[in-house]
Parts: sequence; structure tokens; C-alpha cells
Amino acid sequence: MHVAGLVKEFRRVKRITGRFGGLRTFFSREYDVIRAVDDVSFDIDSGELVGYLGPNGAGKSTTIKMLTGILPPPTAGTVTVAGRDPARERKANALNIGVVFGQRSQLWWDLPLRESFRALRDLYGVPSAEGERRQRELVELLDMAEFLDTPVRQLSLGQRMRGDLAAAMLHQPRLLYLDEPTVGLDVVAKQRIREFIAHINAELGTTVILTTHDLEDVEQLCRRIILIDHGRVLYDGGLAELMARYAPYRDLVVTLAEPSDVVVASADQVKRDGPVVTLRFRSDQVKAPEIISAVTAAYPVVDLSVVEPRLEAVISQIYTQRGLPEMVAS
Ligand SMILES: Nc1ncnc2c1ncn2[C@@H]1O[C@H](COP(=O)(O)OP(=O)(O)OP(=O)(O)O)[C@@H](O)[C@H]1O
Repeated sequence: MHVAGLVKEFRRVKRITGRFGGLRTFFSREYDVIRAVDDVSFDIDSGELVGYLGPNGAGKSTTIKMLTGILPPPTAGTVTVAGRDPARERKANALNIGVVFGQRSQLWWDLPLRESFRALRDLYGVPSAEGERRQRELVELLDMAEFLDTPVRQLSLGQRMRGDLAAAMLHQPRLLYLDEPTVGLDVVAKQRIREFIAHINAELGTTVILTTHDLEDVEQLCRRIILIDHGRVLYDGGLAELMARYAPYRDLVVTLAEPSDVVVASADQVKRDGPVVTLRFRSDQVKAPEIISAVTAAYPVVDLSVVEPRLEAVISQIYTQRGLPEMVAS
């Protein structure tokens, strides 16, 4: 997939307030232009699993919609998916891709899942024996046998999401777009969905583009992330590299036999709460055992643990200051 200089602008009628505002807005010819995607470029190779992340309103869904061809051609720039322009070759592109929008089901509300699956297999022209085999596999992987004959409207959110994922995979697309596939799910249901995503990526080689606000999804699944804000790419690279660059430290949390400050070389005390002291050290310059030895040699230690920086801390700082920080403070 190749995306170059992608721009999408929306025109929105300017709202007029005051007397007869609603009516005047209705007849108005004045527009505001919203640049939802602003010069985005990236390449994604076959078999990658990439997190496409950003705060609310960053332009993620708009990008995904252009990649799937749901939206008309972009304001500027190009998108090529498997050699095709998705907006102009929508049908051919559809055979190559699967899409799941977590907030909105693609299934037929009144039909049982089994019927929805059959209709989709027909729609995509999947030969019936092959379709049956894939369906059986998906039903097993997502543990759906119990509710296969239940109308979609009666399914729980977790069941419905599993149904949507299976529906998107029945024609075995090379590329799967997932827009918040775990939104609103409990921890067990989220875990099941994550395992499924990891499975299809590893076993079928499906390329996955994942949009989510759940950073545990990202930590567990993505090696690479593309981070956007205000329609622009802030970061495109490895998750490990992001952490190493912006949070190259570890915390050693020590509980002492009695309250005291701790002074050791190569680590700074960043917090003290009674006998519990937090020491921070650069993990690229000094190893945890060295700090632990120094502390235990000089202080009566009751308990200790090493705490890794959280992706959440890095991402929330990037969102708050709307750009990449020098280094994340905490
Ligand atoms: N059809 C549309 N008409 C006008 N403006 C739109 C339209 N779709 C999106 N926008 C605007 O474009 C911007 C980006 O929206 P988009 O839905 O792509 O963000 P997002 O990153 O997916 O956000 P979220 O995480 O909240 O889903 C927002 O300011 C939004 O209001």
C-alpha cells in the first residue's frame, strides 16, 4: 500500500446564529473548510500489522475511509492499494480488503449470523465448499457456534464484534482495516479479539491496519505505529523505538524498613511516600541490577520492583503537547 501526499477537505456550511439562524444556515452558501487529512504519506508492506493512532478528530477514520474507497477521491494526493486506486476501482478493491468499524456493524440486523455469512459468501463469489470450510474455521477460532443462529440484533456487543470480524474475513482479504475493534468490550472479550487479529496476521499473512484508542491493543499487537494529529503524521516507526527514544528510563520502586531518602549514583529519587521511594535511571546507560545492588548495600530494603514506562504516558504527552516531546517526564 502506498499513500502519498494525501489530503482530504470537508466543506461544512457555516452556522449562522441569532434570529432565524437555523433557517439562514439552511439557505447559506458560506462554508468552512475542514482539512481532516493534511499531507499524509506512508507505505505499508504486505503482512505488516500497523497501528494507526491519534486523538479524537485526528483524521484516522477519514484516512481509513479513503483507503477502503468508501469516500470519493481525495482532495489531493494518491492512494494505491495492491496497485489499485480504491476510490476509482471500488469493486475490485473490495475483493482484496476486509473492513470492521467497531462502532457500526456491517451485518444484517434481522438475520442470524449464519444467514449473513451465507449472503456475504455469495456476494464475494466464494465457492461453497471453500466458504463452508472458512466459515467453520472462523466459527471455531472466534468461538461462535453458540450464537450462530441468533439474529444479530439480539447479540451482545462482544458477540456482534466477533461476527463482524468473521464476516470481514470470509472472502480471505489480503488486507484488513480495523477501526476500534475492541471498543466497549470487557477484558476477556478484548483479549479474544486481539488473539484473533494476531492469528490472522501470523498464520494467514493478512496485512492489518488497526485504529484504536486502547493502548493495550497496540502494546500487544503492533510493532509499528503511525501517529497522526490534526491530519498530519507525527511519528511513523517502531513501537520499541518510540519508547526507547522518548522514555529511555526505568523506575525502581523501593520499600525501606524505615522512611528515608535514597542517594545512589546513576539514579535520581523522583518520589518519596513514607518508606516507599521511587528512583529513576536511564535504562540505556545503566542496568537495573547495578542500581539494585547499590541500594540494597546502603539501605535496609524490604521490597522492590522495577517499573517500565507505559506507552500511555508517552502517547498522552504527545497528544497533550500536540507534538513529539524531547523526552517524556513521567
Ligand atoms: N463527513 C464529514 N463532513 C465534515 N467533516 C468531517 C466529516 N468526517 C469527518 N469530519 C471532520 O474531520 C476531522 C477528522 O475526523 P475523523 O473522523 O477522521 O477523526 P478520527 O481520528 O477518526 O477521530 P475519532 O478518534 O474521534 O474517531 C474532524 O474534525 C471531523 O469533524
